[in-house]
Amino acid sequence: MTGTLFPRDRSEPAPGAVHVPGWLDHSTQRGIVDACRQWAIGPVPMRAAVLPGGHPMSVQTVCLGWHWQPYKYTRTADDAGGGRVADVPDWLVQLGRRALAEAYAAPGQAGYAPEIWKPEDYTPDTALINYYAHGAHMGMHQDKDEKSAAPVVSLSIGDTCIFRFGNTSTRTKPYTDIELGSGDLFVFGGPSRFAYHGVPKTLPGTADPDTGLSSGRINITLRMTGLQ
Ligand SMILES: O=C(O)CCC(=O)C(=O)O
Ligand SMILES: [Fe+2]
Repeated sequence: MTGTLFPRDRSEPAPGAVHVPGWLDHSTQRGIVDACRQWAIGPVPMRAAVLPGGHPMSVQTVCLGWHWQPYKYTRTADDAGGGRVADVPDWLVQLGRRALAEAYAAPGQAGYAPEIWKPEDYTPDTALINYYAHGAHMGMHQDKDEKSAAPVVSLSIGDTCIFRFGNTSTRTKPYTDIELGSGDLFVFGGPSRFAYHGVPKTLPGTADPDTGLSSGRINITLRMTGLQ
């Protein structure tokens, strides 16, 4: 298992981008995994979104609040049965606020930048829940279907992955490869909000079953869409 022998350090790979290893305790991770299992069933089922070229993504996704498909948000899941996705629960909004406080408002810690976004002004109205089975990955992209520049809060559970975090102008170098493990928090906002990022691979077999997920990886991103 990676990252268990030595504590991993908090870091700021780019201005406004903060990695906080091991932020979620096991009990919180188990609660999130349970919730994800329910959301994956419905009201809109988890599915692999289809890219404009016709290929399904290797990652499976279910959304809360707004339904996302490449590359737009809609109220109804027109590519997945036409239903309306579940709301973002209040406990997840509160977790998002705590995540921002942790990332940007911890004096003396990497990432300290309280001017980027006030936690109390952070009300994510959508969450994308991605499941990476062995072999799934995500190409370099920007999260730019939102009309708001509010930070993206990312939570990871299960297998460790290599998360590639780059720059705002090109999907190529310079970028930093970071291991995101179970319970890790990653926030990108301010000057890094529209940076390219992706997941070249996950590391099968690295999940700790005590978190409720014995194989694969869950990633949840909380976002403010700025849509009405
Ligand atoms: O899985 C991750 O860590 C990143 C997911 C992501 O970039 C996205 O859903 O837009
Ligand atoms: Fe993304």
